[in-house]
Amino acid sequence: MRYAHEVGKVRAAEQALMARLPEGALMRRAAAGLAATCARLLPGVYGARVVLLVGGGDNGGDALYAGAGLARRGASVVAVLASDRFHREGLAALRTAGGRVLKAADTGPVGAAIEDADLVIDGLTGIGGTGALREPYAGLARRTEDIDAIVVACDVPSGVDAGSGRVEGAAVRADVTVTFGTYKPGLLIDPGAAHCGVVELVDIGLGAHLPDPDVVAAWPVDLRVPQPGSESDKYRRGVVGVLAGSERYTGAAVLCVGGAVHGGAGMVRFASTPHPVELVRHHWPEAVTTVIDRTSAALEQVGQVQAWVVGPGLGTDEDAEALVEAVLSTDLPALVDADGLTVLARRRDLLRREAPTVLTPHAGELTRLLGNRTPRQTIEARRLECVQRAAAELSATVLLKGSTTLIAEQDRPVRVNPTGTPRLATAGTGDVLSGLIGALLAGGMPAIEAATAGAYLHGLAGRLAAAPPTDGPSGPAPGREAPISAQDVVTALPDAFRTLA
Ligand SMILES: NC(=O)C1=CN([C@@H]2O[C@H](COP(=O)(O)OP(=O)(O)OC[C@H]3O[C@@H](n4cnc5c(N)ncnc54)[C@H](O)[C@@H]3O)[C@@H](O)[C@H]2O)[C@@H](O)CC1
Ligand SMILES: Nc1ncnc2c1ncn2[C@@H]1O[C@H](COP(=O)(O)OP(=O)(O)O)[C@@H](O)[C@H]1O
Ligand SMILES: [K+]
Repeated sequence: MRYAHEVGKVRAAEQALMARLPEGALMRRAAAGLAATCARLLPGVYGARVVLLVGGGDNGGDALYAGAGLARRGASVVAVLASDRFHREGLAALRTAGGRVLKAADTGPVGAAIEDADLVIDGLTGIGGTGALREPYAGLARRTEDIDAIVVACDVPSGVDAGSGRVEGAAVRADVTVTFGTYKPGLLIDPGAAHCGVVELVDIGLGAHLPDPDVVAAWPVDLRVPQPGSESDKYRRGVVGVLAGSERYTGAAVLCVGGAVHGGAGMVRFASTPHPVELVRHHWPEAVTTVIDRTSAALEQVGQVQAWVVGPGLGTDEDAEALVEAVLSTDLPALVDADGLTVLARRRDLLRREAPTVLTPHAGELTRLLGNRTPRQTIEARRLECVQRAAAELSATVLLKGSTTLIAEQDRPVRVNPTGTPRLATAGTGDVLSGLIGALLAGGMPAIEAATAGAYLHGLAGRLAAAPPTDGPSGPAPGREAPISAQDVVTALPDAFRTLA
């Protein structure tokens, strides 16, 4: 399981552990782990050309000690000092082991050393990095782009904000990130996550000093989607009611019902105006459909359900508002998406309810929900902070879509979805997700579990649809993926579910 702690908690745990250890012992543990990974990545350590990019803090100290370890095993190691400050004992250890030292200002020799290197250790900044990298750090980070060497980031790729994953300027793109004690949120959340390559966690003994995690990556073994048994019938498996589509927007309804039909509910009840109902009946004969007039009394015409999905393609007029209000006035779990969220942005009073509420905004919708005080770009850059704030302010389970979907509920660790592909960034895939999560809610899953499992399965279905069949679920090379449609995601859902069996 991958879990992450806020930077302040990592520092507190390090302090508590360091107080019980001899001076410098913790850094040497970290450096030994880093050196061991580098040694494994190299075809041979003896004679290998290794460059250390060394910042002024303890991240640089780790790199220097790791470099000293590799130099003792016969590697040719060059440290590039980015600052007049540096870790003195670390540098002394490197010199004793036969390492050489350059200053960042020696641009010619530094450039040549990086170009010729077999492996570069990025020790510019770790959890102490703040804001965009300044010079000469930024220039050194840029020098690692498009080189032949393996790039190994120490603790965090420099330029990535460890606490949030924010990247404000130049940042190292690592092949491997060796992180210490626990993951940091920025290693799990884009854009930071996309800079990490493969992340290796080195145990430095922090475990006993760490509190509960702040961020947890969804893990397939923990996703307990409802399984039918011999006693199951369609009602006991859960009935999901979908209120979606309008005379103007019909596709959203078809896709949302598609997600619900493949989400494992015993039955999908769909209600809307005549045109979307006709199309849904055509595409999904399994759904039980009702033509409603869009008033608050409409829900009684639909029949019994165990959970509601409201919003995709609904429109944002007064009728749509009446439907959202009617759903949120029930004591059933409810998911609000798309146009439903636009309605909610002007009727946040509707969120005052006891039953579970799941909101599935993308960054633009979340801007509106938060009263237009936080611009879309800020939400995209500070996804973790914004989804946590939204869950607290809106008293709901909030699933923030985009590159690394996050799911937050107040006083719970934020869930990070590890599946998905940028190929999902195509119209209609969000509608599939809301239908899918609605079906899981109707099956009795708690809101945060339904949202987490839904995001995982949806992302996996996207990958399965986009990837060549031989690549399997866990990692097609992005360049080998094909464009997909939202309907392809629906079609791939059964295969995604089968991976959990
Ligand atoms: N505290 C501990 O006991 C341990 C810390 N460890 C290492 O120590 C790191 C944290 O060390 P520090 O707290 O010294 O912080 P860092 O070394 O991560 O960063 C601080 C240094 O980076 C510079 N800096 C920060 N932001 C910058 C920017 N935007 N542009 C240019 N320079 C910038 C600062 O001036 C300072 O010199 C961890 O990430 C980890 O690698 C490990 O050795 C494990 C044990
Ligand atoms: N860059 C990206 N990488 C991965 N997934 C993405 C990316 N951009 C969007 N997605 C996913 O694609 C889906 C798009 O949903 P949404 O924005 O609601 O589209 P629509 O409203 O057209 O259905 C979401 O599941 C979202 O998480
Ligand atoms: K680093």
